Amino acid sequence: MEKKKMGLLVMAYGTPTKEEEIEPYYTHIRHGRKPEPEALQDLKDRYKAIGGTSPLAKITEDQAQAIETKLNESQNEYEFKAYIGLKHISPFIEDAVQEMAKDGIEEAVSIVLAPHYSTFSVKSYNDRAATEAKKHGISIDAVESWYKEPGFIQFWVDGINKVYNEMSEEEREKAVLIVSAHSLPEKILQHGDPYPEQLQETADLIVEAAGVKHYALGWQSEGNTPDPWLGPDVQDLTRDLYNQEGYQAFVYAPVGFIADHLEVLYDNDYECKVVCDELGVSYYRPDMPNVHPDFIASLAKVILSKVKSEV
Ligand SMILES: CC1=C(CCC(=O)O)c2cc3nc(cc4[nH]c(cc5[nH]c(cc1n2)c(C)c5CCC(=O)O)c(CCC(=O)O)c4C)C(CCC(=O)O)=C3C
Ligand SMILES: [Fe+2]
Repeated sequence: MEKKKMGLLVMAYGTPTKEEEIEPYYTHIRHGRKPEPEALQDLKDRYKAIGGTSPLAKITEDQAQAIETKLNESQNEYEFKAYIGLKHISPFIEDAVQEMAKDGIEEAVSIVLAPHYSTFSVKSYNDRAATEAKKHGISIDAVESWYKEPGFIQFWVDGINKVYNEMSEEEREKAVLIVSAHSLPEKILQHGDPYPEQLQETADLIVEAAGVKHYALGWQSEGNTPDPWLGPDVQDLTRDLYNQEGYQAFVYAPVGFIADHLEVLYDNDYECKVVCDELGVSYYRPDMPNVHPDFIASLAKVILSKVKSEV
């Protein structure tokens, strides 16, 4: 029997692949307004600090490829073909949908490479995909969130257990886990955005399964705008927890992200570590999901159940 062709739209934030792309990328993030020279320089310096550019571009490609392969290995009904569509740099979400149309794809499933739903993030990806798909008569079924997928939770549980197992008994007693996601402007709360509750749920599931004694929820990487952002920020939280509880080891789990990129390699591994060094406490950060087979399998599972639920 011939397999049914199924588009797999994999959407992600996107990252500049060379220095010249940083300005247009930042301008796109700022809805077409060029950044001030200082802000641009600051971003360039942060990319420089993590090696010039982010490893994210390659990781996103590898993730899309790995999900496609896993899906095609796990069943015989559909032939999935992955298309990468990025939010802030080429290939944009619209480019990916156009590619699908060129390839004669009529039906597709989409996933955003971010676990938690927010009107600010996932909704805007999905709306852009839907608008373009309509023009080409493609129907796209969107996975909206996958923040409590057992395989995703287990990935973090394993990573956290590994870190705690490396500690001495004494250090373990005085360790705290900080579970975090990208901060968003507080105004999302006025419209009942599920983002904070979804992060809380992810954290509760991880903490319970890992048997972690002390933990706190934090927000990170907030933008440089005058309006208030969701807090507490992970760096302030680190100081407060140290002052109030005297923890000696801080374990950071940035579960709102799924790859090694700027927010993790700089905001956690540099900025949070600076605070830890200052306080004289230890810094730990379990590995990010990247292309770990258990993680990829969990995404493939969510996608497949989305496709099957339509038949
Ligand atoms: C919710 C969310 C996610 C997670 C969900 C998802 O993945 O969608 C995410 C991921 C990412 N954000 C990224 C990069 C950036 N985000 C920025 C700025 C902003 N992000 C925001 C939100 C999010 N961002 C917001 C509300 C702004 C302020 C915009 C404004 O002020 O109008 C800026 C501008 C400078 C700065 O603020 O640092 C940069 C460079 C990278 C790529 C890293 C790399 O290249 O390795 C990734 C994966
Ligand atoms: Fe961002």
